[in-house]
Amino acid sequence: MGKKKRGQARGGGKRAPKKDEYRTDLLEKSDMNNERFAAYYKAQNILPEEEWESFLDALRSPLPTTFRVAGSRLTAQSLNKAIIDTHVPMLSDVTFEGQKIPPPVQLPWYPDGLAWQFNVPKKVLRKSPEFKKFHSFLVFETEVGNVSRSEAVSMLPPLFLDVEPHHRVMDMCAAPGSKTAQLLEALHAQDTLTATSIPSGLLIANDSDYKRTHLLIHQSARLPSPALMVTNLDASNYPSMKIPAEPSSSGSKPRLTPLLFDRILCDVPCSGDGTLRKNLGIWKTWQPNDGNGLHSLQLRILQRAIKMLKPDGRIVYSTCSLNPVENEAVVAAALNTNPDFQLVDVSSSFPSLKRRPGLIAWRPTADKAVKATYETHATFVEADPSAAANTKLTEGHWPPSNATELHLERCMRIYPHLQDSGGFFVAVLERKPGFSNPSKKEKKRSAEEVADDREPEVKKPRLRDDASTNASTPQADADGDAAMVDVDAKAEPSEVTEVKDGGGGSFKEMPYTFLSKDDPTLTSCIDRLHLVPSFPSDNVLVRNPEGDVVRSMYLTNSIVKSVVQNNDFTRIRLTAAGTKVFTRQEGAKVHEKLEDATKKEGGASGIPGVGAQYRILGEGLPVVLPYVEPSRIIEAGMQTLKTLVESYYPLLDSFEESFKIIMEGAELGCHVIRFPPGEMQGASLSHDLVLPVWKSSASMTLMIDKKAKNALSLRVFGKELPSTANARPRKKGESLAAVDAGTDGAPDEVKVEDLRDDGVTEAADEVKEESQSDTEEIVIKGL
Ligand SMILES: C[S@@+](CC[C@H](N)C(=O)[O-])C[C@H]1O[C@@H](n2cnc3c(N)ncnc32)[C@H](O)[C@@H]1O
Repeated sequence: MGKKKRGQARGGGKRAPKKDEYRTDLLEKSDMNNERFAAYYKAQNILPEEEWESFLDALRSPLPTTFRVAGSRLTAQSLNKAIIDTHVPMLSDVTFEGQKIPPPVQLPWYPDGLAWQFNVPKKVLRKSPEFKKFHSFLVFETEVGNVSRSEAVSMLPPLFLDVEPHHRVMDMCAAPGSKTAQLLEALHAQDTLTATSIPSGLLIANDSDYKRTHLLIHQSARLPSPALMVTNLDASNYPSMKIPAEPSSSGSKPRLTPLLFDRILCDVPCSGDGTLRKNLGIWKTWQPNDGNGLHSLQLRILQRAIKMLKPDGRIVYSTCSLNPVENEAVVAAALNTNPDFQLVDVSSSFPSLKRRPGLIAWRPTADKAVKATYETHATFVEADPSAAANTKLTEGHWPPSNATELHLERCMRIYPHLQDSGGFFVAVLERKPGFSNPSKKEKKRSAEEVADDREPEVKKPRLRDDASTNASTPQADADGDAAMVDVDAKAEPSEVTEVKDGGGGSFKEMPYTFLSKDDPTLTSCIDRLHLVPSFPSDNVLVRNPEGDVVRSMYLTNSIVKSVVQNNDFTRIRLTAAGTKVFTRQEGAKVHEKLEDATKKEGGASGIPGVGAQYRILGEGLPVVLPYVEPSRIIEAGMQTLKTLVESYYPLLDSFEESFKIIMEGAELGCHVIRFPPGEMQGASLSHDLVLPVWKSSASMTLMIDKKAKNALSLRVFGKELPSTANARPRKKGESLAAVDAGTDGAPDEVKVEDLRDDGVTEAADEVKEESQSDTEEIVIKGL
């Protein structure tokens, strides 16, 4: 591995060592030592002397696995119940090689008991049948987004942000997105088991690293949201966006006002020494300049957040570093330049979380070997003028003289030995009372200040700090959770035309064009899919300048639409908005038939796409479901579900008679099937499950991808799908029925080029307008 440049951030800087490069079992405990680290943190007096050894011991022990049951609250609770009722009892009596293995336990501080922890060697996960089964369950549920594996401490910042569905939320440094997912879940607190709500709030998830924004998009596809936007900008210089002010009573066109946020998360790039238990490479490389070099970028990001906050808003500043230069020093400097802000005392929130107060005093150094540390900037300059002249250390790296008045003790420090976790830092900032409820006049003034304050980004973010993000890899290496993110990073940047300008590059994203609600393709799609008139067809967009429905349609909520329409996104790099809900179903044979039928019905319009068939995407179904005409939702039983899950293209003849009769009479194309709770030969479905299918003339296809199918099979039927169940690869030009039936069968089967899994590829010309998220996963909302 090359040398790490000082000041380079975890999560955005050079690639962090992959776990296997520093495997715990290959690194002796005696190698987990770094004299500079010990000298520095002893000088900072972060812990009483008597705790030092247990702190180091914890840092040298493997980190427990933690996971969070994700998704909307109702879904989460039902899945959690399955863990409590089925998995924990199964794992409670496991002995491996003579040793009793403890079952998973709930993290006591996480709301509703939805976060879990277990500490089991890999060998046990591989060899104990009970743990192996539990591990498979976790893997599948993670793949479909019902479980999110992330470091325990990394789950904290969103909790302290306290997001509600109407909030406008900004996640300044969001990739790879574990906290974004939590924020989205909070915005979607009103989702039901089968349907996604459309919150009135908004979440902008931003990251300056382009590739990492695609990880973020991929991750958040697991909780599809019309309220999500993803931007790719330098957070320290985030542009001021505009939205229309409240409509005036005179009925005149509303003036534009800056978009301010109720909640802002600054989970900034940091040196990451709180992740030592997982990123063992840090033992070798750690030195104090890692943090010194990041201070100024971290401060600029926090300062920018302060400018974009609503008067009564809240900011959470967090790092996975223990270094006060990246933590208390940043917070103190921001408070001193914004005297209307204060640290919020959150010591009584989440009372079972063990934490220590923020530091009031610390002693920075520019000396790599940590031979000396200094109480004040002045003593540093005096003791070592040449070092002082040659470093970027500023007075702001040191504690300010008013550290006590700033109540820096209200910051939270989490140390690994307190509750067997990683190390972390969290601070919660709000305006002081009196500033949080300004008069109308003050509000207007502060809004104007914000408006004047920044010009929108034009170019690719170029950062002035060494800590900037020039990562060439989208590998998740950011913080605790990051390294555990197990996603395919092949997000398709297909809506982007890259124009290299030689000076850092600039990008042109495909425009976001909202369709008129009378757009003939949209209305024909809505008709064919049998959506009710209340479907928010005002908020449907496509990704091309002409507003042609070439392939996919996305749904946003009203505030996202307003932001998109009132800002210049040829200048502000927006990489995603809303969620994809409909896609054109390719398959010439079907199209010809349908277009013929449309013509016969007098529906031929000559408009591209009007005769075409659209389907509701698996990932979009929970969003669209509340608008599907209830009488069009077909009910089916467990046996039908089993047939659909076990085979890719079951022939209609293979279904139960009652279902077969209904489907034979149904039109070709997309249908929505509801499976009510039920039991069948040991299989059990405890909640409604609603899934999209595609009906061809002779067969049906469940329109969810292989991972979702596997998770579903494991959850409902208690078994993984054998790989043979997933259909053999189709030969070029071969019909799906032929693949499924093993014959050269029905010539009029739909081709599902756009199923996009198991080697089924996209037609090249379709890729151009392909998705913001490269996945078509359904978040299965039932059990
Ligand atoms: C600690 S990680 C964030 C982890 C993320 N919040 C999560 O929970 O998955 C820091 C992120 O900051 C990004 N970053 C670095 N410099 C930035 C900047 N100037 N503006 C915005 N993002 C930046 C990095 O690309 C990295 O993804």
